[in-house]
Amino acid sequence: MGKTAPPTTIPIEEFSGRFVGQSKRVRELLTLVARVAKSDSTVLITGESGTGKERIARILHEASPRAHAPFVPVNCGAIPEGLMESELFGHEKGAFTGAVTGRPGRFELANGGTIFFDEIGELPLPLQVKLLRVLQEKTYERVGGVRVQTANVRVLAATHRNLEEMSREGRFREDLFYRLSVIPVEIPPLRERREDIPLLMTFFQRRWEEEGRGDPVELGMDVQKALCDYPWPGNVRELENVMERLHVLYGGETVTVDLLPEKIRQHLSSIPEPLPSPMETSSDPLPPQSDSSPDAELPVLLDGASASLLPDPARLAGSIDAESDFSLTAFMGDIERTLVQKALERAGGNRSKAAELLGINRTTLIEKLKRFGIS
Ligand SMILES: Nc1ncnc2c1ncn2[C@@H]1O[C@H](COP(=O)(O)OP(=O)(O)OP(=O)(O)O)[C@@H](O)[C@H]1O
Repeated sequence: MGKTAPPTTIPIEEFSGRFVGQSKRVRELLTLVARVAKSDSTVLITGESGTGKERIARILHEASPRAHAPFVPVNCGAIPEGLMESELFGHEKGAFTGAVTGRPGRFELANGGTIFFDEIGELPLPLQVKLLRVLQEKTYERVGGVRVQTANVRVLAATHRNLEEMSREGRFREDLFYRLSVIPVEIPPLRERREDIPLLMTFFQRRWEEEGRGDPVELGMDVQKALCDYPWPGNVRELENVMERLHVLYGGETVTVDLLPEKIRQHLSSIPEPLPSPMETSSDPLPPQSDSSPDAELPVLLDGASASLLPDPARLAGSIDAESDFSLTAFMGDIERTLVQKALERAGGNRSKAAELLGINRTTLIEKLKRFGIS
């Protein structure tokens, strides 16, 4: 009696171990993925570069009834246009100069499984027509061949581009776009799910250790905060690379802020410390100069003879126009730096006096000077 092979699909509970994240957005994403995995529908995965589109595609395959068969990725941006057709559909012997033997294409290799078109927005228009035909008719021919082959594959696609906009501009076929996006799955950028950053950091630390690559790094609170505050334009891939770099350089040690990559330190120095609320500043004289007081960290608006140090808010607002960079963080950082510089000038380079003018203690001022690179 022939036994059927047990399904090798991954149980739904394991999804969170494969796609790290506990934020609401990730939980919603994984719930959708769990539902979609069971179907045979075409899925279009969208998201910025490095958000985990390919990872989600693999999970979709591994949790599907096709998990026992191959998962075949096709990077549409990496295959030269002239070779694409034979890469996808294969070719017969003698189909073109150099085709000394016949060769199966990726559709054939994926038979029974899943084919994943990464960067589908890069697929040349003539190939888009051919892919549409496969999706509609489930058939294709090898290049130079006459025999019609049946495509028994599930199609997944991913892109960081806006395909709808591309189809409006005539750069992507609208009919293919609709055919691909039967089920759209969007992966949010890391900066919109910051709660996942600490989990990912721990995940990469554990993985380093589990792979026997050495002792993991320890991350101090200030380093963890800096990594959580950073906007991660390269998303999880960038975080993964930073963690690898820290492990290679400082495995087993405690990483301090000064050891973080330049980009992250630069971002950190552009974050202004919180300003006091008007209630705190309206009538109070200079704050106590004690390091232990949290208020000692806050710049205090100056009164009387020192008031001219402060930029006039109306004048500042007037200098902002439609072309301006509206980043509040960068703007506040600029103001803080200017104030510090002016205070130092006013105090004739005397740091204690400048600190007093700014209403912060001397140690805080010295930290700020270092951060802003003011000598
Ligand atoms: N949630 C996650 N948990 C664990 N690792 C992740 C997660 N998301 C992404 N990664 C890892 O980050 C890296 C980038 O992910 P992936 O290649 O899937 O991104 P992508 O969106 O397909 O990128 P691109 O658009 O540049 O092709 C991979 O090494 C992947 O394993």
